[in-house]
Order: sequence, then C-alpha cells, then structure tokens
Amino acid sequence: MKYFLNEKLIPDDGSKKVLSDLERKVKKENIEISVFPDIHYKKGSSVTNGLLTKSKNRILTSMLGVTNCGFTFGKIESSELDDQAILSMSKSYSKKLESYSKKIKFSKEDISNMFVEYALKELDKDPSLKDVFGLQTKEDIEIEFNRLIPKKIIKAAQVSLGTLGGGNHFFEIQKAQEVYQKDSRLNTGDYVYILHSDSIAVGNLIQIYYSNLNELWYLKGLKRLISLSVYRMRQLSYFGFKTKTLFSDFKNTTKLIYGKDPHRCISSESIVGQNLLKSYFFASIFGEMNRDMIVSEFFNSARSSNGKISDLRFGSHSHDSISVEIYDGQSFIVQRNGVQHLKDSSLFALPGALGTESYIMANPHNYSAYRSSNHGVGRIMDKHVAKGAFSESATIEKLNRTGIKIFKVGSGSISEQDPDAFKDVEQVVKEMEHQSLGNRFARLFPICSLKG
Ligand SMILES: Nc1nc2c(ncn2[C@@H]2O[C@H](COP(=O)(O)O)[C@@H](O)[C@H]2O)c(=O)[nH]1
Ligand SMILES: [Mn+2]
Repeated sequence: MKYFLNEKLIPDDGSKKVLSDLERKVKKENIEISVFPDIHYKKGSSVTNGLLTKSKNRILTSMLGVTNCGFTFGKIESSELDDQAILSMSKSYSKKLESYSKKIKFSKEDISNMFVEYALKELDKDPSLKDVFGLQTKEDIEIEFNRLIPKKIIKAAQVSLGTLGGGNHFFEIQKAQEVYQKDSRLNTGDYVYILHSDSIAVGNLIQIYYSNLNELWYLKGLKRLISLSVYRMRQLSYFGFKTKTLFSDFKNTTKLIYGKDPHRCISSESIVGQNLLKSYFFASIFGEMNRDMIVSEFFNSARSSNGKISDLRFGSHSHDSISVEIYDGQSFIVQRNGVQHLKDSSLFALPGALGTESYIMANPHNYSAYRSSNHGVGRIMDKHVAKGAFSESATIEKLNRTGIKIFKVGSGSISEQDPDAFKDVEQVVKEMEHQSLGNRFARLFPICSLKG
C-alpha cells in the first residue's frame, strides 16, 4: 500500500478497517493500492474515497462507480465584472439550469453524434487507447457505440445533458484572493468558476448494467424488489441479446453480475472485461460532454446580460475512472475513486468545502502518484453523519455568515455539505505540498454556489 499522506489525515470513521479488508482481499490479485489525503469512509461502499488501484489486467469491481465525476474550471474573462454582476448572472443561470431537468432537449441523432465526436477527440488526445480499444476510425467508434450502448441510455442522455445532477454537485464562482505564482492567466480579484458533476444518468445506468445490483441496497421493501427485477431483466437482455457475452463469456459475465464478493475481479482481457472498459469509456465521455454543456450554457446566458465575457478554461479532470495507462512502457488497468487524473495539465482545482476557501494547484507531474492527486479535502463525517450532526437551518445560517450566496437548483441536502464535516483545507494543502501532489497556485473564496 502506498500512502501519499500523513496518517493524521485518515479520519476515525472506519476507513482504516475498509482499507485493511481491501488489502487482505486483493492480495492474491497483485493489485497495488495508493491512498491519497482525501481518504474517507463512504456508507454503502466497500472502498474508501481517495484510492487508486493499479493492476496488470484485473478489473476490481468494488472500485467501479458512476464514472467521470470531475471538476471543470477556468477564469471568467471580462473587463467589467464585479460581485454584483456575478451574482446576477448566476441567479439567472440557476433558473435556467433548474428548468432543464426532465426535458428532452436533444434528438437521438444529436446525442449519438456528440458521443462519437467526443470519443474521436479523446482518442486523438491519447492515441495509445486506439490500439487498446481497437477503435482506429470514426466508423469503428460508431459500430462499438451502437453495439454497447442501449437505447435506454441514449434516452437518459437526451434528458440529462446539461443538468447538474444531485448530491454535492455544484457550479461555483470564486474570487482569487492571492496568486502565489507569477502567471499571466490569473490575478488577484479575478473570477474563477469550478463545476463539479459526473456522467449522471448515463454513468449510473452503465454502473448498474455491469454490477451485481448491490447498489440498489438503499431502496426498501417493494421498491427494492421491483427495481431488482426490472434491472435483472435489463441485464439479461443486455448480456443475452445485445452484447451476447452471457454465451460468449459465461464465466466472467455471471461472476460480474451475480458474484457476491464486492472485491471480485475480472480480467480486462476477457470479452466482458473489454466490453466493460469500452462502455465505461463512453459513459466517461458523457461526463465531459455534460460539464462542457453546463459551462457553455452559463457563458451563453451570462453573455445575454453582460456582453463581452468569455471562458478561459484551465482544465477538466475526472476523479472517478477506470482507464488503461502506460507506465514504463507497460499497460495497466488504473482505477480511481476520488483521485484526480491530472495527466499533463499545468493546473488543477482543489475545492475546500461549501463556503470555505478553495485552491487552484500547480501540477508537479508526480509520476510515482500516476500523475494524480486528491480531488478535494475529503470528509471527516460521512454524509449521513453530517445530516444527523447539523440541522439544515444551522448550516444555512453558518453559510450566510461567510457571505456566500446559495442558489439551490436541486433537491440535495445542505447540512450534508456543512463545512465542519470536511477536513481543514490548509492542513490538506500543506500535506499535498509535502507529498509532491500539488503546489499552491491561487487561493480562492466563493461568491456563490449553484447547488444540486
Ligand atoms: N467548494 C465546494 N467544495 C465542495 C463542496 N462539496 C464538497 N466539496 C469538496 O469537493 C470534494 C468533492 O467531493 P466528492 O463528493 O466528489 O467526494 C470534497 O472532498 C470537498 O473537498 C461544495 O459544495 N463546495
Ligand atoms: Mn465527485
């Protein structure tokens, strides 16, 4: 186990036990585990947040989730901006964003074409994936997309593209308080947006198709029974008729969807393993499409009231992923759960918590950390614990005192996001510098948050 943190940053929340169980279970599978400073326990999950696993060819099912949760961030460029203008453009965009949910805004053809265009771009950025996936041309992508992605998922994409999703997803505008490194891209007083969202409905459906359905645990009674039966039927149709791996790769397909062990592994070289990698790749593309859509809609909406305003994008980094990566000339399966894949980017976002300081960090390109860093500070209280510890009104009052303006666009709880449920950002940033995971580039403070 590789630790990129001081032990003091491991909260007393059960994560140590989860880690040792995981280590014991995967010992024989030859999987290397790295732990990052945002480590924390997540109710219902058999792994902690802040984990990266690397293996020659094993897909560890407990590390799979709704793929491409990530941060997209950049500077809002305009010569005439102040806090009031930011608040007014955010308020009008929040109304728009709220009204997007449940509306079909794109045709099936639009969605399929966007998937293919984004896939082409991704493969051009990382040409080694073309060989890994056997996707050399646009036609190859179209064939594999149609073979692996069911109509149900296209429909989900039609409805959800451009929406924020729930939970702790947010779109925040922050103001630079201090810029530590001389750089023409950012000055004190500039405004920065940070968007946190994932592949929402698309990623959720892919995750459910390729799982043993244990994630339906949170449903109760009849609802659970009905959902289980519906999804089992969908899986049987997907693996029996659409991809047919129930016949061509019976052993791995049944291990994947019926196996009880949360830490079961399947080979990435098996037929179902290959399909899984490509399906998660397409789901991950939706995460990117969606964050791009949200950001561009914000700027479109802001332009209607503010004229000259533009997006100076700093980066977009997923922190929940499964990918094939080359290290020292060899390819590996790398899975990240709450760990940002920074690749060659110069900057990355490090949000603190709602109503607290955040940072833009410079990427030290740490090869031993697989060009990765933690994706935030991490919790000291899991969501359900925070919900019990803080009332909705007490958290709102606490946030009001910080001066942040909150525009609610979803039905997520605010007390779950209470700033006191998170680790201290200064302590985490200091540790990141110590571990060569990132260097301070700019310190930010939020003006407003559009909350999912
Ligand atoms: N600025 C904000 N930062 C937040 C908020 N909620 C969480 N966080 C930070 O981001 C990561 C992301 O969490 P995860 O759900 O992807 O695990 C978390 O560790 C915090 O540091 C917020 O509302 N605003
Ligand atoms: Mn996330």
